[in-house]
Amino acid sequence: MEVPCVRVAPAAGEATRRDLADANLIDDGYEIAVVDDDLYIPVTDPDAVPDDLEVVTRDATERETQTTPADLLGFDPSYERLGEAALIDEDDSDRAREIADAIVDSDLPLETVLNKASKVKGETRVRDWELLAGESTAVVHREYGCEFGLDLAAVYFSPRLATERYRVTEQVQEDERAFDMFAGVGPFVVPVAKRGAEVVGVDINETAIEYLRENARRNDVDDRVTAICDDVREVAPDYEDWADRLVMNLPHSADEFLTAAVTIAGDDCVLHYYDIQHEDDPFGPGERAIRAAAEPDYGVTVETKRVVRSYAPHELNVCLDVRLER
Ligand SMILES: C[S@@+](CC[C@H](N)C(=O)[O-])C[C@H]1O[C@@H](n2cnc3c(N)ncnc32)[C@H](O)[C@@H]1O
Repeated sequence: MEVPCVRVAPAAGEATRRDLADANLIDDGYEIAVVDDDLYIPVTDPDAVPDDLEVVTRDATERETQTTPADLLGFDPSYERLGEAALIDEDDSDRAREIADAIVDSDLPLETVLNKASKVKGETRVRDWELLAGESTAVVHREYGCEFGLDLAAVYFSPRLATERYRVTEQVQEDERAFDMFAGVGPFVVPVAKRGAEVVGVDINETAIEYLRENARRNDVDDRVTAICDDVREVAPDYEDWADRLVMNLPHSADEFLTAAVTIAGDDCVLHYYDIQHEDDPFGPGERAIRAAAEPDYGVTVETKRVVRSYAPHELNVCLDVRLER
């Protein structure tokens, strides 16, 4: 049967599938297929597919009926997939238990169900999780052709930023020097190193840095990655004038680290600055803070202002791509 499908490279498949699933656009009646190095994801409404994705029509195979959590529950539960785990966010413990049982009893390849038990908190931005099914909070997650081991109980990680990380990674040139000031388990560091860059990743969380080292080895880029466990403000003087690219993904308090960022920036450096601000002026506070820290030593050009996702009612998670030149 001829159906509309999004065509993507397999490396971008999982993140694209997740974005389409979030937008409720995947046509579950048909199989996702790989043909001649392209991945085809059947979609319900081609007009609603974002413009940067290609839609083609192809003969797709009807899917054998699988039992989904919705079939078992009678309603469609909301969950995110991270490796072999389903992440849910339910306050009502009976409902959480019911959803966890349905996920495990369905035909989905998900053995672990974790319920969010707190907000992200403290310096390391780790949240508490309630283990409702499975043995462990440790998972292996695949994203745009990279593989990441991580333990959600010990490190920060969000699969929702996959598309954003891909956008940044795509800008990286071979032989660049990139510095991730808040590296976590390496979801920026590893793909950036895969592009041929030399990368330094710093994090104050020792477990995150252990995973970052493991993930660099797992993806065969450990020869281009230096992982440092410390407060990045202590590390900055050792990398004075070093970076062609800086990643600052510590929304809420990145402004406190701009002096360190300016120390690390080379003569021509692109800064990816993540922020969470009110929707009335989502980019202004970040731009003003960057100018205050960098000018007049550096010329400051804001090259891109991008809304990454909505974070809370009236609050946006945004990114400013800023060129610092002197
Ligand atoms: C929002 S997470 C981002 C992690 C990673 N970049 C990602 O996208 O998954 C912020 C990270 O910054 C680290 N961090 C917080 N304060 C820090 C500091 N002063 N120096 C270095 N890392 C810090 C935390 O431990 C956490 O892993």
